[in-house]
Amino acid sequence: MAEYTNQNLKKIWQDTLDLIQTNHDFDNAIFNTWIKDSSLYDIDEEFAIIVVPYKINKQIMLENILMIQSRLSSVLEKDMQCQIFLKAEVDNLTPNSVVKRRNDELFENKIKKQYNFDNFIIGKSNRDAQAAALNCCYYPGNYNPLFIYGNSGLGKTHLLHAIGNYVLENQPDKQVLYIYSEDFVTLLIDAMKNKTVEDVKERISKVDYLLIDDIQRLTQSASQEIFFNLYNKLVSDNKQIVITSDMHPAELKGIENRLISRFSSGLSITIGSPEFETAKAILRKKLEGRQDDIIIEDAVLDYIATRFSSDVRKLEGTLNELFFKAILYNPETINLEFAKEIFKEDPSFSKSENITPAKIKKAVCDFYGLTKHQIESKSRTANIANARHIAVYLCRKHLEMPFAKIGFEFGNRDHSTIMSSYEKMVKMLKEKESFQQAVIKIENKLGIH
Ligand SMILES: Nc1ncnc2c1ncn2[C@@H]1O[C@H](COP(=O)(O)OP(=O)(O)OP(=O)(O)O)[C@@H](O)[C@H]1O
Repeated sequence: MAEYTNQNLKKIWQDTLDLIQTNHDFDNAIFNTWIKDSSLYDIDEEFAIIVVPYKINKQIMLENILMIQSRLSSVLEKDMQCQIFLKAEVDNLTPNSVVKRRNDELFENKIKKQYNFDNFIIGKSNRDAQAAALNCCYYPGNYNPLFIYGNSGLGKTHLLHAIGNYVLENQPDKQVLYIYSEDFVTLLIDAMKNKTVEDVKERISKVDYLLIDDIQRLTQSASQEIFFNLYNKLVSDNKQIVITSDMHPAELKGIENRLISRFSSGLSITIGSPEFETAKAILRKKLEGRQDDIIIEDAVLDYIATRFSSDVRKLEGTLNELFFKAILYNPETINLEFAKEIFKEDPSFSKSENITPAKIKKAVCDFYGLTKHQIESKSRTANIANARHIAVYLCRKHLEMPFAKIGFEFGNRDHSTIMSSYEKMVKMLKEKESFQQAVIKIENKLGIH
């Protein structure tokens, strides 16, 4: 490695830091407190080792690693990958052992305890994926690979960790390797450089469960070649491979056909966006883990679940933001008024501001092929009555209208009739999937996620 002198390294890093500062990649306070004290320990053709004094520096730098890599790459005018180490970690190491240590780190247990089957909320959107994940804990190798795909933030990584935790808890003698595809590429590039590919292959071929996250990132061709061999070996030894991706195997770009055809030969299961009740249950679950004793009203959970059920990560982020603001502004409880005030600038929330009872009635009528007159009438024909229940439900859910006011919109019905109509729909939504689907579709039509 050491073809650069200390002087060179200092200059390169100073230029990189200057570039980061000129581009305002961090605000000044963060830069001065957490970034400035880093140094460049060593570099070679494609890897750079950056050293920082404390864990917090490391964490912040890791969160911004892509930007840091790109700044260093600009200074050196070639693509670089960075590794961040604590000063204490490198003090006793030679550069070669730093490389080895980096490899070792990839084999360390990366299963996150906080993601398990117990705290994975099951709903229609993810039931199959959860069942398949649990199944491979009991019957490894039955479906190989298990390929879980779906949009970002819907629980694929959560399920991988849940498999890892379940296996390690119930069969502690089993070896489980969770690996993020990009780290896998780094590991293999490194191994190729250090002529340790055979070692790495041997270590991986010993695992009982190989859990590969975000396979769409395995686009480096030499890595695919090695992975292909490893894959065949693990499958022939009846080891379980679980893969996640943001798309179906057949739609993967930049992955060789022979891999795609193997990925398709196991069990491919999609994971979808949680429906309203599941989204709300996830929010409740996330609340259980919180230490703060701030009370949040149920209506606020409805409010968040309605708007963000297409991405669980966003659901969580919204909840975190609310709690953070509650600590700042100290309201007695987090109620709808407080939440609305906090999110008034957020475009995802303001969408529902344009919704009116008339728009809801029109969307429901369009969906069921009814007229406005029919939905407002006293008719008890099932089709019309159900459509009316849904419209009432949506008025209450999205516009928080008092029952009496909704009654006015539906042929001057009284408060108690509307209340029972609303409750009927809440019950039917729990029991009947067809209604859940209808509500989702009508909400989509209204521009609500
Ligand atoms: N059904 C669920 N129950 C509880 N938490 C969930 C559920 N689905 C997702 N989450 C939570 O949502 C967050 C994002 O999930 P995760 O990281 O697993 O998404 P992902 O599908 O792997 O996304 P990406 O493709 O971006 O990596 C995590 O905190 C996870 O715990």
